Amino acid sequence: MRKKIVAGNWKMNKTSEEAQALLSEVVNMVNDEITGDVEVVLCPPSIYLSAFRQYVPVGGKISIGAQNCHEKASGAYTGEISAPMIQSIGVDYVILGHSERRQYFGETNAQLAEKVNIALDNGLKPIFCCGESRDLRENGDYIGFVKDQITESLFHLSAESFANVVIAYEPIWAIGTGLTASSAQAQDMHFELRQHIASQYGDVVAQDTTILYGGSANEKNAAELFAQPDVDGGLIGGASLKSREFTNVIKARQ
Ligand SMILES: O=C(CO)COP(=O)(O)O
Repeated sequence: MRKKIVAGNWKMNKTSEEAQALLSEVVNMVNDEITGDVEVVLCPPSIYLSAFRQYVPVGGKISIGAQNCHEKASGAYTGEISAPMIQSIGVDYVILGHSERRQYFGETNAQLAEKVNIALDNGLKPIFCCGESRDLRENGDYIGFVKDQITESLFHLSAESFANVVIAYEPIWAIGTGLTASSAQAQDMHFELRQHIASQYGDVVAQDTTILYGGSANEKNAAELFAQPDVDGGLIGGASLKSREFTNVIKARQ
């Protein structure tokens, strides 16, 4: 059975005080209002991971995720954080290959394959992001492009390892733009990606893979997106920075 997940990617937002306030609001609302079997993953800036881990009980409805890790375990990489460090403070997930990291930090599919490996080797579950640009959506083989991202960064994994990966389809043209993919566009791509996973790992693994949608998802469009058979949840940016709205998105998934 695949998991339903709603993850909040806070990106580079919130001071310490603001982060603590938002965290406590989200924790209270989730505890009071969420009764279903949806897993909530909070991905704050890395500087707050340790405090979040201490505040959020292990094994509850809320898990903690990092937004990135380096592909090496340790060494002279000033400013970076490693998968063993993230694991050592009890974090559960790590977002890898977000389009902002691909765009601004030049991350490649091959490098992401290494990041996926070191995350899995250290017991972290990757939330692997993929998605096409607007230009590709309008003029190119955008489905092939997204399938290639998955092939090149994930298909070297054994089926056993792949089972720990969550996929997040985030069309770049929908991120932070207010332009959500329609529920039909999201479903079409998620269906294609599940077929692609089946071609490598078989139907059982493909059916068990959690595929999240991300890109201007909010309390207004979440229910329709999550009603699609291949959309298992969301990776939420802007709307995860407001406790009431984020909780409403989670409610739409439970
Ligand atoms: O990039 C995203 C989540 O990782 C989506 O961001 P928005 O929800 O702000 O469009």
